[in-house]
Amino acid sequence: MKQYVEQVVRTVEARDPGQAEFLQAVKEVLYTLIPALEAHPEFRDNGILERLVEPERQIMFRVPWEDDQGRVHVNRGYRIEFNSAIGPYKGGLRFHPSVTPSILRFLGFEQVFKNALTTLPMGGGKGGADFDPKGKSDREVMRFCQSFMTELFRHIGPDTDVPAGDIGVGGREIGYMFGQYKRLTNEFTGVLTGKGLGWGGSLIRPEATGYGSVFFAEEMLKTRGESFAGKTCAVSGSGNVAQYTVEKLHQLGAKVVSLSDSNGTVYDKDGFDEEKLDFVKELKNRRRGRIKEYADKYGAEYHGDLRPWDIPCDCAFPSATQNEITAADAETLIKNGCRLVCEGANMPSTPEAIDLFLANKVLYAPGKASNAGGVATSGLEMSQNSMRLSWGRDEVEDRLHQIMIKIHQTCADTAEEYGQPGNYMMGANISGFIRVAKAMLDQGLV
Ligand SMILES: NC(=O)C1=CN([C@@H]2O[C@H](COP(=O)(O)OP(=O)(O)OC[C@H]3O[C@@H](n4cnc5c(N)ncnc54)[C@H](OP(=O)(O)O)[C@@H]3O)[C@@H](O)[C@H]2O)C=CC1
Ligand SMILES: O=C(O)CCC(=O)C(=O)O
Repeated sequence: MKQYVEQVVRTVEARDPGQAEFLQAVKEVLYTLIPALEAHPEFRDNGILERLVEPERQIMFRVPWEDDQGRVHVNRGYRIEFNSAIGPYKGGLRFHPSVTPSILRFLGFEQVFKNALTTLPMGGGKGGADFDPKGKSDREVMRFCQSFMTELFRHIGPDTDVPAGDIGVGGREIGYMFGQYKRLTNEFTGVLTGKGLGWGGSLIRPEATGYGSVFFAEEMLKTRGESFAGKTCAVSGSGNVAQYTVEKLHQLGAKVVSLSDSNGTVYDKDGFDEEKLDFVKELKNRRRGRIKEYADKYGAEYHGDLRPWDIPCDCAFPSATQNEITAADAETLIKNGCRLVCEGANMPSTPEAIDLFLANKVLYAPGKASNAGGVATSGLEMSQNSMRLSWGRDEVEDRLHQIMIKIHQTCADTAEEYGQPGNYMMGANISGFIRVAKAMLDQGLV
């Protein structure tokens, strides 16, 4: 079976040369599936892997827009509709200058398994543009979003493909895109998630990825008879996922000592409390400033060259971007006594870092399991939109919590069943894969 997997990996390498992130994600998943493929030879016989690594559809388009000075700019927009075996394509949109087909294909590929783990009926997709919202006025962002949606609208729909936010796409951008979709189609539908609460959004969706990640980590700690009370945690990023990771960790009695952005890291030895976190939310979500301002206001340390992983911690929550924990970072974390790494971001640990975590018995949660709370709550937003009603805050948070407990249990049980207890990466990959593969088999050669 290893040879079969190697052959599929070689096909991807040959077909998509230079797509390093996509290849990294494919290898990480495929090699852990070998025991499941041995138990289910029908998957190989029906070319499931060959079909899984090829997106069902990829859309690439021009996004022209005008800045406040009347100058014309052209960005490139994408939507990768990866797999619809278990539901409409579902996954976020990323606006960041680093966006390439490789990045979006790795994200779309991961999303397929993540969405399967939620047990909700959602296929996987991802999209975005190489547009940089930083430093742009609200009007410029609005014109960009309207232009982006002017092409994207014909490819999406509440039963076809339901995008949401990701890096650089939050409530503001979803609002502008939703407005343009409505204008073009004359329909008010749940075509996007992460909508504003006053117009179809779900309570707890903004909090969901961060809260969900902490709920997953809490379950991992319980397997060792531990809780967050008194634990020191390092968090990277300072956007949506990071903010609500800090909020839930603080509620559960942990001390969070770091946040970061692409310019540097803040180290607050006293920890972030509610008031400090409110400042971060205002700074990042409204004023769209740099995290350094936090250090200036609260007298915390700020270092352009320090990484959150250099700070001694019990638990680490990478919540910024892919490949932000290298092998050297993993070594530092382990040396400093870190016993849990829970990925809020997608693929933040390099393969070498993951190997080190597993070899050193660090509790390691792969993003596709631990950050699935965001898309799961998007699924709950879709349900509420279909039913034309809104659930209360406690109801949505409780559903999210239950989903995360279940994902944890599924990953743990599957890892044990396939002979590697405690290997959540293997458990997540196999259980997500089996759900998708079975649906693909049922639906014939499509
Ligand atoms: N939002 C969601 O619901 C979900 C998000 N995720 C994943 O979580 C991660 C964070 O997303 P989210 O919080 O929504 O995004 P945001 O745009 O809200 O925040 C991203 C944060 O990460 C930092 N960052 C981004 N790119 C880099 C980089 N190349 N190097 C260093 N720092 C960087 C940003 O800093 P700066 O401002 O300087 O760019 C910012 O602090 C991503 O990996 C995303 O795919 C996963 C599941 C769901
Ligand atoms: O809420 C969603 O649809 C997608 C969230 C997302 O982009 C992710 O899980 O990486």
